[in-house]
Amino acid sequence: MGLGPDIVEMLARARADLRMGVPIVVLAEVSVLAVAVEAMTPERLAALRALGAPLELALTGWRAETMKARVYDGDVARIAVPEAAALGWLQSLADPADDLATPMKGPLQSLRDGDAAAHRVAIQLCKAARLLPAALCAPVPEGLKFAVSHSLTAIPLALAEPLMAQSSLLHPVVQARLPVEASEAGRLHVFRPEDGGEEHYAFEIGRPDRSQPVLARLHSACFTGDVMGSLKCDCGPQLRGALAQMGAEGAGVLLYMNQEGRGIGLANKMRAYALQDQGFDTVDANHRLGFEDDERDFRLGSDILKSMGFASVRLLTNNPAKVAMMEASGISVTERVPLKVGENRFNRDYLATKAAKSGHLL
Ligand SMILES: Nc1nc2c(ncn2[C@@H]2O[C@H](COP(=O)(O)OP(=O)(O)OP(=O)(O)O)[C@@H](O)[C@H]2O)c(=O)[nH]1
Ligand SMILES: [Zn+2]
Repeated sequence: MGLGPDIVEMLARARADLRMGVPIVVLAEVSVLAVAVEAMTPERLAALRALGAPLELALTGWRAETMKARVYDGDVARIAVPEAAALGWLQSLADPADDLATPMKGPLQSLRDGDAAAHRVAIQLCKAARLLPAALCAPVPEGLKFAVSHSLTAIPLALAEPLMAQSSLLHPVVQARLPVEASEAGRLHVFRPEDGGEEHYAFEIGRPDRSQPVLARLHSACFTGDVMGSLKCDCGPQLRGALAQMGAEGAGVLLYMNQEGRGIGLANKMRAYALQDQGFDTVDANHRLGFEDDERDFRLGSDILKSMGFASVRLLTNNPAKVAMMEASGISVTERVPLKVGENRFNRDYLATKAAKSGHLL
């Protein structure tokens, strides 16, 4: 590796840029300048306009369908941005907060010609930056020259595309003894991804025999449930229930994955909660925001288990997708151990929706 950043490091920079509202350039046959709508300022919009190129708003298929716009590029739509459009118009297309109050944002003209691959990468990077998946884009001739002259991060499309579908490699950083209420024989292991993303944790209880299936839980971060004691989900009781069972058996491993809000981040999860207060269920709220119903990468969990020396698990979950993904990524699931705790009048509909729409077992 040379002194400069490689493509994985460039992608980490691009995510940071997007969060700051700084444009990036995706280098392709027609290179595309992209800026996250959520982080864009009026000054940046004015600077983009001054380029004189036609502006396009890249949205996911889910969000575009919600807005009744045509989707010509599979999972991505490119909406023509009228010359007089203000930042508020772009924001209202990106963010569904006021959809019900102002349902008519169109007519929206979806673009059909040309390639949407660069726009797709821009949207994926917005998601990875935990922003709303919406990018304002403009074609730029001589993309690399343009990027260099404006000190912008330039991402070659052909190098970025294959990485978007891969999980990052994780490396163990440190582990230390951590006695907890559920067990005095706890150890916390910290894992750091190579791509500059979130760290994930493994909490090991006792000294589980690596040659036997270990009692395991693949838990996704839920600040509201795990920390605040939210009654809107079952995460807190599941977390404590799993630890208690491992403590009682004297062995187990709880993977704590920092994939808040099924991988959309806390800010977007709160947007989803605001939509749920308007009457949408947990799945429809994700779609209306432009996300898949579940954006998590469960492979990271099996990678951690493998690196700790585990090959098979008794998995504490009600989610068959977790079982399937473990198996597909090389960890054998000898038993699914149900984890049904914490139902209350606030989360009853949420749990019923997960059973009806996401395949969770009741
Ligand atoms: N987007 C979104 N995420 C939510 C909502 N409610 C809870 N979550 C997140 O959903 C995830 C739940 O994670 P888990 O409990 O590990 O997974 P699960 O798919 O429910 O499966 P099991 O609990 O193993 O049965 C956490 O990341 C929560 O932050 C919601 O309404 N919208
Ligand atoms: Zn939760």
